[in-house]
Amino acid sequence: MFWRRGGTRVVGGGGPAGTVQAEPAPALALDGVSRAYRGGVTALDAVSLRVPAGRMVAVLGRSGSGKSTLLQCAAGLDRPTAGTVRIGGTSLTGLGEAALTRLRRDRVGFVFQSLNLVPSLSVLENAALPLLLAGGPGRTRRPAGTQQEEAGRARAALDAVGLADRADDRPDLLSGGQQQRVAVARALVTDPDVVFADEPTGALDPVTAAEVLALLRRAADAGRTVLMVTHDPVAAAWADEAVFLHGGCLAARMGTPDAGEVRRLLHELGRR
Ligand SMILES: Nc1ncnc2c1ncn2[C@@H]1O[C@H](COP(=O)(O)OP(=O)(O)OP(=O)(O)O)[C@@H](O)[C@H]1O
Repeated sequence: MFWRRGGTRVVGGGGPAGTVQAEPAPALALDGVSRAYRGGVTALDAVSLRVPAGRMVAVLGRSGSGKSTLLQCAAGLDRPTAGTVRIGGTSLTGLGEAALTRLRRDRVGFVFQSLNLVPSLSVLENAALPLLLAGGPGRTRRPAGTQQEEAGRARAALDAVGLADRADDRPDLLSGGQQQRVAVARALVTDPDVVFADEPTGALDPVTAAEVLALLRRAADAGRTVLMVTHDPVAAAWADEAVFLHGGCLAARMGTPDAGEVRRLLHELGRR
């Protein structure tokens, strides 16, 4: 069910002789992104980061280093005060609120630390929520075929996280880890380009956390881009790359992160 969007952009002259194969546009690109607040706090300071499709990147740093601000700006939930963010080649800078909402809904998935499933809806309805919201307010009478298709996609997403048999349950009957797996299914149901995860395992025990991380890893292996904020060096080791923030700046990058190395670098940054 997973597939890659985008591809190779062709630039240059018309015929084969003048055609130049460019690098594929990164699924997520931040260029000189800053976020300053009134009162003089610079939460993010000229951060540039390019993440190709199919890559999982962990964002680490001490408390207050700007991790959540980075994720919020990258996901179009907050507007940078300088710099540009592009998702799948689309710049978020010039987009109005409606277009930004559409882009978030169609091309981005979210997993947060707090599970925020809707308790009055079934597990299946929770997984289908982004599809139900896609029609906007007033979309109360959808054709039966559409409803069936949406339910089918939500079931497939639940199946992918191993919870198809819990589709009709209310979320509060599920364990914390199972609820987080529903949140992952919900994030993937629209087949997004980029999945943003903010401390997705922060409330989970190590075994359950590993189950959720394996799902995010699988999503990346299937071509999605995953940007995950975490405090946990073990969680970071599931990523292809770890990036470290310090005082709002990109302080270090580590390919194929190892939990011990990540811990050591975090310790070193903490002493600066
Ligand atoms: N709305 C705001 N107004 C003013 N300052 C803010 C605001 N939001 C965040 N900050 C400041 O920006 C800096 C970065 O905050 P941010 O939440 O991004 O850090 P973080 O690395 O995610 O921290 P944590 O690990 O504790 O969640 C902090 O100094 C914080 O106090």
